[in-house]
Amino acid sequence: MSAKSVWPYYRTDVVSLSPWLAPIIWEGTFDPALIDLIYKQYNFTIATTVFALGKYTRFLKDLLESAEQHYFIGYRVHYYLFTDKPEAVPEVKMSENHRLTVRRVPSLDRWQDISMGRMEILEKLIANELINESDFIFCLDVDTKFYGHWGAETLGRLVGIIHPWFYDFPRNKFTYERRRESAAFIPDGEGDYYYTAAAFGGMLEDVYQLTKTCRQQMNIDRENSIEAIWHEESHLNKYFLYNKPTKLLSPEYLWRDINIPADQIRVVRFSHIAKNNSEVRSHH
Ligand SMILES: CC(=O)N[C@H]1[C@@H](OP(=O)(O)OP(=O)(O)OC[C@H]2O[C@@H](n3ccc(=O)[nH]c3=O)[C@H](O)[C@@H]2O)O[C@H](CO)[C@H](O)[C@@H]1O
Ligand SMILES: [Mn+2]
Repeated sequence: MSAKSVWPYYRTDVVSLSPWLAPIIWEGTFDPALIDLIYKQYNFTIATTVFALGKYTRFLKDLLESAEQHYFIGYRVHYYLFTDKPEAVPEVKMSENHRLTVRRVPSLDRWQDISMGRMEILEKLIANELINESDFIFCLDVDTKFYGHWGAETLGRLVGIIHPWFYDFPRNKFTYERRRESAAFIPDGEGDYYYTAAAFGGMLEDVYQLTKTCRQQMNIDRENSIEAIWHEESHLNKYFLYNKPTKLLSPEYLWRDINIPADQIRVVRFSHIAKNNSEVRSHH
């Protein structure tokens, strides 16, 4: 390891440490070659889940093809793809050590139920299958695409991504659930960051607890006939408030749209794609 590895990997225009000393990963704060040197030897497997139901199968080709250019290249990756239309899953050539498993899941009428229902499916997947085969897991929205490197610098026990709309907003602007009646309620004056639910991850045990808790809290809400303002994202934010992520990823790891620039974003690694919600979602 050369001195080059140590210097000058820091930035003064962004905060790269949370108040509880979890690193916040920004381009220019780490050396990817050094990270590979450290992590490659462990031969970790990274399970990666994607849901594509209804019209959302149209996003799969771009997401998977771009992932095969940028996502954990040279590491073991096992994609789990959940869909109600297995026949609509495109053929995408996997790089070495990457493989894909397709699972059929029932269709659901409301897009909110599809989005929230992911937590329970992930909880079961981790408990029943992944415990003996993977080390880490990332759970990704499908209306997304990779544009840059996403590698082992993202690995940690519990990994949250700062939401691309709120990273430079004060806490009182965060769209936490503010109704006491919901299990996702966060009082004014509390909260650290606003995290996206479109991507999160970590070690299996930790993500298992997260998915289980969010599923339980959403069940409590359902019994009380209330649905949190941003669905599972509200519950995820509540979870991360009381179970702090050990690593945070900057919005480079989930940007809002590749065509929107921002001073602090030197690299867009992964981004939501522009979509017409009313056209692509079912109407219920
Ligand atoms: C950037 C961000 O904060 N994104 C959040 C926002 O997402 P979005 O507005 O991006 O929600 P979305 O439409 O992408 O739905 C979330 C995910 O559910 C799946 N899906 C949804 C509908 C459908 O018909 N078929 C299907 O497969 C698919 O994997 C999709 O990526 O709000 C959602 C629910 O409030 C989630 O919290 C998302 O993480
Ligand atoms: Mn999305």
